Amino acid sequence: MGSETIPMLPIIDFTNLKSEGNTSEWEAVKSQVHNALVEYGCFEAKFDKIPLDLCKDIFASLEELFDLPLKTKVLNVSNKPYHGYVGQYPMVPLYESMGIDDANVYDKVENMANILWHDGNPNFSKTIQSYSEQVSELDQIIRKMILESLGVEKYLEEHMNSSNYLLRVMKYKGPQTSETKLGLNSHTDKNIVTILNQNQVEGLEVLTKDGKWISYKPSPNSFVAMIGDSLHAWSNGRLHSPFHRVMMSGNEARYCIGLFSIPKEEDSDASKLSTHQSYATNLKGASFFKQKEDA
Ligand SMILES: O=C(O)CCC(=O)C(=O)O
Ligand SMILES: [Fe+2]
Repeated sequence: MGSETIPMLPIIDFTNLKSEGNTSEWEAVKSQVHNALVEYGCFEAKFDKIPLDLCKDIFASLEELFDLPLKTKVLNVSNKPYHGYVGQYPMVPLYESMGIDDANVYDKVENMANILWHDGNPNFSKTIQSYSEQVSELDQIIRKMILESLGVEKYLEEHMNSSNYLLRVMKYKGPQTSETKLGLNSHTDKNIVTILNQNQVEGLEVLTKDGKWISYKPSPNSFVAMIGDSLHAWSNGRLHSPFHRVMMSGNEARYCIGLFSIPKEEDSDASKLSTHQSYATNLKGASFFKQKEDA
């Protein structure tokens, strides 16, 4: 009788990366990134550049935001589907989320805070903006490594200048049962790269190419970096864009924060649909986008 190995996401350590380009450390990490993205489309990044206080503050800010009354949260509207408030869907009753466009720019976050709180909320705005700015550094390191490993680094500047950041914050209520309940449908992301960070409550699962669900175990200084369909297409399919979902059990709420790099073309239909079209369709229940069998 053989013991079955539990599949895990590759873990890549960015904590010792002091300089960019041409060092043996950079090259070693770059090759791990490339291999992980070809095989899994996703990896766990160890990244310790976010100060501990900011890590605590960000989850306190998320709680403060989701504790607002529903009639206030729905004021966060956007002309792009799923960039505003999303929630109260019968298919995923545990889930709600809020989008903040250009969250690395203070004024943009402040505009949103002014809508949700009478006198604004400078603490909230500062926390969201500085978190987004610091995590965008990890996104930029990863995207530089990707372009270098595909041999197209000459397009790096153009590539970076043609993307924006959307921050989405998410809350999944605990289902108050030991039975596992769906938190978020299986989907692929539509954007370029997604960087997720979460509290201690597990739930994220990523599908491997051979059809096994990997459960992600969160730990301090850990982020999940994931390829979206835009980069999958841009790399001519070399980089995998994995299906993933959230499964919840127990009493505790799961808070998660995702920084999504998205293509810039502001007015094109593609950009309007770019980020969350797949589970948008799922949430509406109209059709199940490339649904995977639940394992
Ligand atoms: O909550 C998570 O960990 C995943 C969220 C997600 O997949 C998304 O927002 O696209
Ligand atoms: Fe996703």
